[in-house]
Amino acid sequence: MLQPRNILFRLKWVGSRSCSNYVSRMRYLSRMKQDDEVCRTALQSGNIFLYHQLAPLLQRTDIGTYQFPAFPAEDVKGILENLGESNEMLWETILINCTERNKAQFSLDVGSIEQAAVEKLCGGTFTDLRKAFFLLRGPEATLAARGQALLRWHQTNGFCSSTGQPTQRNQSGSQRVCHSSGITYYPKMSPVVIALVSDGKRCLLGRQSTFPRGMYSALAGFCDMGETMEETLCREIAEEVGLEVESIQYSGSQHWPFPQSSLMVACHATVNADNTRIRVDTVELEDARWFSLEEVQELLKIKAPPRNNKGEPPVFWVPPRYAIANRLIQEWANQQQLKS
Ligand SMILES: NC(=O)C1=CN([C@@H]2O[C@H](COP(=O)(O)OP(=O)(O)OC[C@H]3O[C@@H](n4cnc5c(N)ncnc54)[C@H](OP(=O)(O)O)[C@@H]3O)[C@@H](O)[C@H]2O)C=CC1
Ligand SMILES: [Mg+2]
Repeated sequence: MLQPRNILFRLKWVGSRSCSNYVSRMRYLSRMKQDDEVCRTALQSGNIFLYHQLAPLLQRTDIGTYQFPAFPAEDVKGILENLGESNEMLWETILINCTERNKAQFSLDVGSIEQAAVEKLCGGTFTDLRKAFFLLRGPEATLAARGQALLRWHQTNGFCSSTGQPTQRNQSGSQRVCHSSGITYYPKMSPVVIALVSDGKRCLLGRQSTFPRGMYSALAGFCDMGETMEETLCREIAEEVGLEVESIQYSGSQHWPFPQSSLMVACHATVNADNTRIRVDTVELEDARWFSLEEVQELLKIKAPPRNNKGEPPVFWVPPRYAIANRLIQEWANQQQLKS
């Protein structure tokens, strides 16, 4: 297999660092992770995002938009008391971030309490995260995903895989320890590479049989143990569509909470224009095809999943804006337009 000739890393976005207290904020977060007492103190005046069986609580605003509300810890205490629950539940919160004013932010799953009762008291609705991604603006969606991912990790890592004994979390929830074996477990995510393949004029999109009807996306795959990101990309493209990648350009990355936590590393990849015959691995993909700039521009106009009635030919569409696949496709279209 050809090795990529041109691996260009273009760092376009390195997090929101507009605020001058970025360093102090990061150090405060780090202290809260390391020191249970610091975290407990922060919790008293912190803000809490609520979840019910991993579904975040959303509120509809007066103008019909949606928000992911943070409740002061004191208010959550009041809500728990009102519902006859113990305040002890507050210690189950997981640290997820802190605001620019150094207010700690936590997530809490109240899944053991009746859902409707909490919704009534909080004036909101627990909403499936996929749907929430459509309803929230970017930063709120990211926070909702991070909170859910951490809660899920704690809910599924209660026991040591070596001894079978229960693991104990620290106050922030940044780790769990098995005191019997001494093993420390950290929240885990799987690295995934997602690539938009181009032959210089067209881009390649594929679909798995499990995708919603008509949806095509960039190709993605999990990294195998010991692989570099570039090796994963070349292997996945070879496996799924039988093409050899010649060059790779880094675009960006995204935490992806579905179905478990992944770190999506997004790249543009180029194949030789003289060797573009697609041979789809039908175990992995239902279909893959080349799309012209004009076709891609039409796909990008569709902002929400279209009505795709069975029996009628499907309307093609691409993942929505919150997915990094959309950004890759948008970037490719912009670049092609500049070229033409
Ligand atoms: N944010 C975005 O824009 C997009 C995100 N994605 C995400 O990318 C991820 C990877 O894409 P996909 O094409 O499915 O990946 P792959 O092409 O690697 O195929 C998935 C298969 O890989 C195997 N596998 C290997 N390692 C893992 C692991 N750590 N976790 C789960 N399965 C693993 C499983 O096979 P087996 O079950 O046989 O063991 C699984 O069914 C998916 O989670 C998908 O949701 C995809 C497209 C767009
Ligand atoms: Mg794949």
